[in-house]
Amino acid sequence: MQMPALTLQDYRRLAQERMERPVWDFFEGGAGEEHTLAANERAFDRVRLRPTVLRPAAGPDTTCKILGRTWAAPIGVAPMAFHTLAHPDGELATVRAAAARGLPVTVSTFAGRACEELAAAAAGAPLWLQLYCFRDRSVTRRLIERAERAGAEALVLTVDAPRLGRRLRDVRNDFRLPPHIVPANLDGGGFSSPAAHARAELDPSLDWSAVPWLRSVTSLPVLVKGVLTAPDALRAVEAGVDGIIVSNHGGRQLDGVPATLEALPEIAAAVRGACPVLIDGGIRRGRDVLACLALGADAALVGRPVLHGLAAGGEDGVGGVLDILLEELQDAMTLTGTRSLADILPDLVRTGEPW
Ligand SMILES: Cc1cc2nc3c(=O)[nH]c(=O)nc-3n(C[C@H](O)[C@H](O)[C@H](O)COP(=O)(O)O)c2cc1C
Ligand SMILES: CCCCC(=O)C(=O)O
Repeated sequence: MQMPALTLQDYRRLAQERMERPVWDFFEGGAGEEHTLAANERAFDRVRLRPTVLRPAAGPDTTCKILGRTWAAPIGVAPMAFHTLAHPDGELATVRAAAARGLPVTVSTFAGRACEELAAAAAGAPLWLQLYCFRDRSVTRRLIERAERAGAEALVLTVDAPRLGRRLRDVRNDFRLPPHIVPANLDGGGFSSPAAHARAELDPSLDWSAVPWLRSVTSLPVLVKGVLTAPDALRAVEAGVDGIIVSNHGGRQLDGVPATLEALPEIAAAVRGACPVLIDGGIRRGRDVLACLALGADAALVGRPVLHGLAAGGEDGVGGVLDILLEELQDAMTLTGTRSLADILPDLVRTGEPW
């Protein structure tokens, strides 16, 4: 009998056994030498939690409020292209699993399932749409209109991708999508090489005027994803964004940028509560979420582990991954004497040598 998966690392192994090498490399890989990719996870190995004892916190309250909506925990699913590569149900399974747990999903511009069916599956849980801006803005505008009509609640503009990073695994594998894997919410073709498609179609001249442009075409809240410094966070606040996602795209864009957990404190200090600050990159345990919140984030998004769950077992696999994170978060809160997220203060964390 196979042992049950108890950690996200267990799900990672299960997924790797099931996936073909080029697809695995597309999911797992990063840019360049993958230093930033590795640093994202390693940053959490430097975290030392400082418990407060004899402050009973059993059954801690993990709920949080983001953009006026209550999440069951400060955990969401980061936008990732083509969940259908991991499992035929694709984003439908992901959204069902997350929504059943009261957690939000940000759907990628390159989602493999239609946003209408995803919104129906979300059944009231928050669903956000991630945006790439195309050279042809009417493509982006049509996508926004479609998602807005379907019930998307916020737009996440990815700002770290004027071009796609140099992902050497994909170059070596000459990675192509199988013909049946296509973005369900975009028209046209030419999608088989994500790198070539991005180079041809995404707008490399995107600048801060994108935010007022988005405001002119939608009334949805706008977040920017991919901010790594305090000055850019301040520019984002000045541009009037509704939220900032501290992200290095899971180490897939520029190798050599810092781990997101390292970038977080300066950004949180600069933003000073002007808008929600979210983070993604390397979150693999419930206690990692606690560390993000202690260092100034309002919530944390999880990327690759969700694809691992999906590959390992569809909706049940994603549910398994999210349940582990939720249980580990509750465990860490109880054992640090953290009754609710309001108890999570910077003093909860010190930095030490990597384990
Ligand atoms: C396979 C894959 C596809 C991704 N696709 C997108 C995307 O379409 N849009 C986007 O903004 N970010 C995309 N990302 C980046 C994630 O949103 C997120 O920043 C990153 O994966 C978080 O790090 P983690 O995987 O270490 O949790 C993708 C990441 C992966 C692994
Ligand atoms: C054109 C697909 C881009 C997806 C993406 O953002 C990623 O793979 O990181």
